Amino acid sequence: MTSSPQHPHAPHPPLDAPHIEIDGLASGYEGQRVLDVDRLSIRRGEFLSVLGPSGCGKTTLLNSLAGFVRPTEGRITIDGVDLTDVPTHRRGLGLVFQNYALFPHMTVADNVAYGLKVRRVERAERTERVTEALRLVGLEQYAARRPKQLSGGQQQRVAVARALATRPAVLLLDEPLSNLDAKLRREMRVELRELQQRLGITMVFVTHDQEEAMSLSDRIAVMNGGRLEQLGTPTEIYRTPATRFVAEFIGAANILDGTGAGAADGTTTLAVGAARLDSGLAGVRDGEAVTVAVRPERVAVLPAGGDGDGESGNGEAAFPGESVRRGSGIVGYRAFTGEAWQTQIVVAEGVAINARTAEEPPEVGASVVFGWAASDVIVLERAEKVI
Ligand SMILES: Nc1ncnc2c1ncn2[C@@H]1O[C@H](COP(=O)(O)OP(=O)(O)OP(=O)(O)O)[C@@H](O)[C@H]1O
Repeated sequence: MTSSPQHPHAPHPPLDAPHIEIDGLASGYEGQRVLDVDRLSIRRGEFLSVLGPSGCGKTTLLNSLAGFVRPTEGRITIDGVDLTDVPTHRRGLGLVFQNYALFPHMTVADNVAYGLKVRRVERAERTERVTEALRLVGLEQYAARRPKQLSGGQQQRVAVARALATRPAVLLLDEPLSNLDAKLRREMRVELRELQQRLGITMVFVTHDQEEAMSLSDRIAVMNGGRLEQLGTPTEIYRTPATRFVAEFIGAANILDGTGAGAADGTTTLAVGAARLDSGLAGVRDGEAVTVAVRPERVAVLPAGGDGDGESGNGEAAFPGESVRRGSGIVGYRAFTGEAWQTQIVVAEGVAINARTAEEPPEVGASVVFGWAASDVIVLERAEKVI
């Protein structure tokens, strides 16, 4: 009753076919529920990252898939086969964990062969598969070395080769790059992604690093407090975060909790603390509570004055593109980070807007106007408030 493992050189299967399905899954430890996932369908050949802060249940989800943790409710299927009573080694999975240590006394080849020996794959086939797996990760010439004679990145590739040698249909990876330095991590990301695409293998990749998830994934499952907060492509998650948590966890965001306070030029003025901002939203009723987010890189900053408020009309600086003036303030802080300028604009006491711009902003203390396009406004919550 196992799903048939996929050969590494099999042609790419259709991307949208469901491969792994999770339904009403609850898992926990010692009677305490730490995971509660209603539904998660992972497509065949997909690179899915499971992303969330420490303790949100990522590893528990992966361990439930692997069979190390037995769910208390719900079910997981691979290719329609219910895994409830299928032991780990029959699930057609490859596993690569952060601390999935290699055996130090064995050669690289023996490490890669280990899982095959356990599965009683006969010698000739074993040799062929080890060579193939080492070739896939570019380490054929290191077969006779011992792990300590390899760099951290090479050791991690051996761990990947060991997992691939069993020709799994699904590869589960739990923070596999977190022991590597930043440069190596970036290189390994590219390698992993290429390998995954070449083999057409389904990968479930656990990370707490949003940049890693964004750069690797077909889709990201964002988790919070044991629940699935949002499932979507990197662009969907970034551009249309479903919740405040997702907006704050993925990238930076100006989150404005406001209430409708009149309208001008078709867009609603929001009272945000002591500040009044032209929100860019239409039709918010007076007193209606709304929470919106605007990404700092969508905020344009111009010096106030000259033409009055930075809008064109007399040949002076105008907001770029579709941006229009939303409010004014004083530069409270600015810093050059190498790629961009970060500017904090103090709008009123306790209310600030953060901008990230390529152009140098005015000095600290200067009066500025800021703007964004109506399409840059992300509505996170909008509830009628009785007035
Ligand atoms: N073996 C265990 N026994 C009891 N509680 C556990 C066990 N493993 C994890 N937990 C708890 O379950 C919750 C989820 O843990 P899990 O390891 O799945 O989170 P995570 O998102 O992978 O975190 P991290 O990024 O820190 O690895 C946490 O509150 C954790 O303390």
